[in-house]
Amino acid sequence: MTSGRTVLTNLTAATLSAQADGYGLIHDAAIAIEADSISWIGPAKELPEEWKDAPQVDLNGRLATPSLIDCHTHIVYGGSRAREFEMRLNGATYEEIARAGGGIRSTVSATRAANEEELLASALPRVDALLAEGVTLLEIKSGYGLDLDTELKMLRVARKIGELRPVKVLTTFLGAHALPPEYEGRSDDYISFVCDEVLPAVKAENLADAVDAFCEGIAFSPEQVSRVFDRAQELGLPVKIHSEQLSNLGGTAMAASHKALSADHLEYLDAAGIQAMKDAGTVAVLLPGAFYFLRETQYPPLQELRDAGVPIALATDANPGSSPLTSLLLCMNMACTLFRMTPQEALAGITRNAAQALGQSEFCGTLEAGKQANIAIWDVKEPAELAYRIGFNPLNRLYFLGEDITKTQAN
Ligand SMILES: O=C(O)CC[C@@H]1NC(=O)NC1=O
Ligand SMILES: [Fe+3]
Repeated sequence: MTSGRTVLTNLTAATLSAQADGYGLIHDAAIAIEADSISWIGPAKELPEEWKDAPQVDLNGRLATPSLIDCHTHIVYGGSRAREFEMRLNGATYEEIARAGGGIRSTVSATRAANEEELLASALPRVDALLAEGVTLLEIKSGYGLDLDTELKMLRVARKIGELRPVKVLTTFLGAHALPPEYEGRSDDYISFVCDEVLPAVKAENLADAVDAFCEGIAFSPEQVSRVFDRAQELGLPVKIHSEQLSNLGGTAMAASHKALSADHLEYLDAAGIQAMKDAGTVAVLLPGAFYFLRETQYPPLQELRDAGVPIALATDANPGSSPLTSLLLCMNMACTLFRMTPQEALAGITRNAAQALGQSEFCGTLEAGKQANIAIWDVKEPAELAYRIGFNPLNRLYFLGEDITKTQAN
C-alpha cells in the first residue's frame, strides 16, 4: 500500500493524453499518487512543494505508461478447441469438424456442462497471463451458454474474477452470440427468448455492464440485433457489437444508431459505417488475433478510420474458436505487422481508446491528474519497443488504484 502519498521519480512518462501529440511523452518526469488516483504528473523539476516530503520511488529511467486494458474478451468458457485446430490442419473441412461436434456449439456444450468452480478454474490462468503483462481493466463476455442458467453462470464467474484478482472486470451479456441447437431454424424465437427472459434476469441480478451481439450471416441479422439493443436500452444498458467480421450486413451503422460504445472486428466495414461511427462517437475495436488465426485476407479500413477521426482500440478477443490469444503485447505487434498501425496507435488502442470503448474514459486509460493511478512501468527505453518485441514481456512494476501490485526484484 502506498501509505496514501507516493511520488514516482526518474522516469519517462507516456501519458497517452488525447490533448498531447503522439505518446504525450514527459521526460525526467514525476507522478504524484494520492490514495487511488494520480494527483499530479509533470517534469520532476516542477514537482509542487507539498509533494517534496512524500515517500519517493526511483524508477531508474524506466518508461511509465497507463496500465493496459483488454476491452473485448470471451475469456470464460468450458472445454478447448485445440483438437479442432489439429483436425483443420490435418485437412478436415468445416463441415467435418461440425459433424464431429466441433465449432462454437462444442464450446456451448462444454460450458453448459461445467459448474462455476470449473469455469473459474479454467479462466484464471488465461486471465493471469493478461495481468502479467500489466492489464488492470478487463472486459469479459458471456455467450457460450445460450440458455438462461448458463448465461447467468458465465456472468457470475466473470464478476468473481474481479473479486479474486487485482483487476477491474466489466461484464458484457452476449446472449445473441450464436443460435443454440434447441432453437435450430427458429432464430426469431431465440431473439424473443433473449429479449424477454434472459436480458431481464441478467439485469435483475446486475450481472452485466453492457450488451453485445454477433451481427453476421452465421449469427444474427441487423433487425434481430436491433431488437436486442432496443431491449438493452430499455433496461438502461449500453451496447456494443461484433460486426462486419466476415461480410457487410450494415450492422455497424445499425449499432451506431443505438449510440453503441464500440463496433468490433470491422474487416468489411464500409464508408457508411465509418460515417455512422464518427457521428455517434462509436469506437472501432480491431481484433488482429482473430484476423491472424482465421487467416483472414480482408483488412479493416484503417486509413479511412484514421481519416474520419474514429478512435481505434485493440483487444485480444480471447476465445477458444477464432482467437485463443491472451497477450495484449503480441496483439499490438499483430496490429502493427498485419494492419500497419503505428506503435503509438497500437499503445493508444490498448489504453486510452480501449477505456473509451468501455465507457471508462473519465476514470482511466491515460496518465493524467484525476485519473486512477493505474500505471505500468516497463524495462524499455522507448514506447515502440512494447509493440516491436514478439513474445517478450518487459513489465517491471504495476500500480493498480495506487497500489504496487507487482513486486519485482529489479530495482
Ligand atoms: O468460435 C468461437 O468460439 C467464437 C467465434 C467468435 N465469436 C464471434 O462473435 N466472432 C468470432 O470470431
Ligand atoms: Fe469476440
